Amino acid sequence: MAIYLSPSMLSIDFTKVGEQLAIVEQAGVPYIHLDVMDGVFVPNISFGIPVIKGIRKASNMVFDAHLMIVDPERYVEQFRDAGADIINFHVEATKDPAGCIAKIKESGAKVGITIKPKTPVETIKPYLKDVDMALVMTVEPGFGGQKFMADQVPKIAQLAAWKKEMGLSYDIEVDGGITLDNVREVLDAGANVIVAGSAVFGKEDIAGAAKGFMEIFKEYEAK
Ligand SMILES: O=C(CO)[C@@H](O)[C@H](O)COP(=O)(O)O
Repeated sequence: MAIYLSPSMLSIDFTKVGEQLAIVEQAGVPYIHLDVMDGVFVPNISFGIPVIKGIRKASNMVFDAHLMIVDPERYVEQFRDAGADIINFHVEATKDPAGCIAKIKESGAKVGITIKPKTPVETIKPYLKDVDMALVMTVEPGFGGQKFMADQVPKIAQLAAWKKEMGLSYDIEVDGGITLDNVREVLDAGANVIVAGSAVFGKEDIAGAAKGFMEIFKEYEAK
């Protein structure tokens, strides 16, 4: 199974966005994770549609948008038009997850459904047949650089088991506190899209850090 690195732009140096995006893209990183925060769903505000539209011109990476906003269905078309290839929404953020999935599909983007640490994984089971990705948060969403919550790993294993049982093919993405030291734990459980913010953009050698993850992925892909 192919495994993808999705560095989180939350940890990028915003005085050097174009430069640092080019560094990861040239290192062969396939995705960029775009953490959109509204100050309501999470206690932080990051960036939104105009920033994504701007960087779209500077990058051919897959834009993996993670909407940490309430009622995400309101903005699906704008994020798609800005250049999002994957739109992840939080199941906790909408009264109508099925409607939100339909809207994202209609926009032509891939659909991701996301759960916070306190949300049981069973909450998203009814929607798995309709999504391209399930995203497990391994920190409370809102900030980069937090400590990995190892107690969330069984959710990844459960999603991997359901995927097999139901004959589905959704990606399993993991986000929060991932480092070179703990990434094997989530890969062993069945994750195949790995978000890393401070462990990539927070490092002096950004390309080297990204390559460090991708070397580990190669081991798993060869298994
Ligand atoms: O969505 C979030 C935080 O809400 C994440 O994408 C983090 O920004 C990842 O950063 P690290 O934990 O890897 O530093």
